Amino acid sequence: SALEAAECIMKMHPMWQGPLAVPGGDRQSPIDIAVRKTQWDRQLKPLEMRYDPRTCQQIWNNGYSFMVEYDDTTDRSTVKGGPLEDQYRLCQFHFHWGESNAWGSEHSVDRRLFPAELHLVHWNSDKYSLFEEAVMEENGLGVVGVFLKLGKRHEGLQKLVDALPAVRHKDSVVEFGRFDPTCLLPENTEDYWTYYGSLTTPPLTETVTWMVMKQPIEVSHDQLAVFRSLLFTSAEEEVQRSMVNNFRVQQPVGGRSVRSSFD
Ligand SMILES: O=C1NC(=O)[C@@H](c2ccccc2)S1
Ligand SMILES: [Zn+2]
Repeated sequence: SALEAAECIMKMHPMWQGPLAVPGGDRQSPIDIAVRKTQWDRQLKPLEMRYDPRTCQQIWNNGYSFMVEYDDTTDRSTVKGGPLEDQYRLCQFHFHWGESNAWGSEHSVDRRLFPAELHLVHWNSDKYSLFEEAVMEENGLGVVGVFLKLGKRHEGLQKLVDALPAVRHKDSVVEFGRFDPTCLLPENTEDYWTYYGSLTTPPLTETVTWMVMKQPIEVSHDQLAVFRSLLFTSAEEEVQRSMVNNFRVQQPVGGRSVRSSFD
């Protein structure tokens, strides 16, 4: 299946030669969301995402994905509500994608993989004073996940796609002004799944409240192709490697419950 192929290819990547699961970790991410096992929680409030486009700063190729980084020194771009007890500040968003349209997302829904997945990473600014601190602490992070599916061209994403050639190589950075990530959210943000999990890259800390949107956004084949034109490698390396399949293999759900905000 596509899932087996994806897992096989992903496990060959140097990034993942290390410990795949945190020793003793019982709430790792990503996972498969088995819809019939999710539980509707009527107490879940609507998610409130408020982003100020002026807090956008730069795009950075960190050798694993490309990240759009935000000024998180004030509470101008935040998420709260939903399963969250506190207010969380946006620090960056990034994507995971495959070499083919058959896979690329980190989460799956009833084993269905999507060609890519967006992660909006927020940290708990009511309890902690820095992202680096919150990463290590209970209820430190809130990540909103959005699936990308093949379809019509996404006009809001195109501004980001046009800037990618400037960050083709690892460690390259480019100024990026005024970008409101609200345009990357699906029309329906009321329907989502939520569960307690972890970062999907080292340090894999189990400090993340996940909120995965049910409705995917549509992007075009050409837009995804530009994601795949990025490189894992820096300009001076002899052998260049395409930045594709930068997702983690799915982890056991164990005894965790995945709640839905909808019936
Ligand atoms: O949602 C996630 N995606 C990733 O690449 C992980 C990560 C790790 C460190 C910082 C931000 C995000 S956690
Ligand atoms: Zn991610």
